Amino acid sequence: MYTAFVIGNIASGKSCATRYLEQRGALRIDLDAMAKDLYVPGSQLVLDIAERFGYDVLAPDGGIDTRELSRVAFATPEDSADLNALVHPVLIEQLSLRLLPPLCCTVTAPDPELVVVEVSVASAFTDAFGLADEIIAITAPLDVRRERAIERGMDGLAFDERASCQPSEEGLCALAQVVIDNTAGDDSLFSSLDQWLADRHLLSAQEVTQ
Ligand SMILES: CC(C)(COP(=O)(O)OP(=O)(O)OC[C@H]1O[C@@H](n2cnc3c(N)ncnc32)[C@H](O)[C@@H]1O)[C@@H](O)C(=O)NCCC(=O)NCCS
Ligand SMILES: Nc1ncnc2c1ncn2[C@@H]1O[C@H](COP(=O)(O)OP(=O)(O)OP(=O)(O)O)[C@@H](O)[C@H]1O
Repeated sequence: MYTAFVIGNIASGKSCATRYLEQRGALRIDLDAMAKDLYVPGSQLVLDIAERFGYDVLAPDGGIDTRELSRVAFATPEDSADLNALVHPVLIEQLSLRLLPPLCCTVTAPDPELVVVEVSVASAFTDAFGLADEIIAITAPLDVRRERAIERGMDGLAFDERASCQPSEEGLCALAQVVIDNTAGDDSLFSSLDQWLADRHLLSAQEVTQ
């Protein structure tokens, strides 16, 4: 099993990239989705988040109101760092359970050939990088990403808040072994990913036209 972390700042095209690899046969894990699955009513994590960010972040069912949490958690980089410090240790534990072989088990499901993990807060998630065989960064300039986010319905100020809690594109790319430029936002992203698969002989890459 080969594990690739796909990192990228907001609206860089990470989901497009990992969905494409999923179509090609990879197992895809989205950490944004996995984090939300951790917000179980009554859990210690939910209580800790409510204590730090105020009880208004609680949803009527006792889980997390993600809209309210995003309003307070991206107000400053310090706030988002506090959220990361609460969520990421639990998230890394869950991700490890998915990626590492069980210590003791008589029956195991066959491993997928390729697992791609979509990591949206890469600079605060480096503690987990040991779980990856390779880190791929998807990059695009801030103004291009801002336009994309607004086009898909995000408020410009909400984008600015989240972007200010994330690293520069240079800082992000420095965390990766492979950088794919997705400024164009077109099929060149998928050709680059096909080339990446072919170079590593993954997912029947011999069928890829080069
Ligand atoms: C605050 C929450 C509830 C907002 O939910 P919402 O549905 O509005 O956003 P979603 O989770 O889909 O994320 C969308 C994008 O926001 C940005 N973002 C999310 N979390 C963070 C963060 N902690 N710091 C900076 N940017 C972030 C990313 O670019 C992400 O792709 C949610 O993002 C959250 O729980 N974040 C903390 C968990 C986390 O760190 N996830 C990423 C793991 S690598
Ligand atoms: N190569 C591409 N071809 C077509 N559309 C693209 C491409 N790259 C990005 N986009 C579009 O740009 C937007 C942002 O892309 P995407 O959702 O993949 O980014 P993301 O990095 O996963 O964002 P987020 O950080 O919010 O999770 C989407 O509307 C997507 O369809």
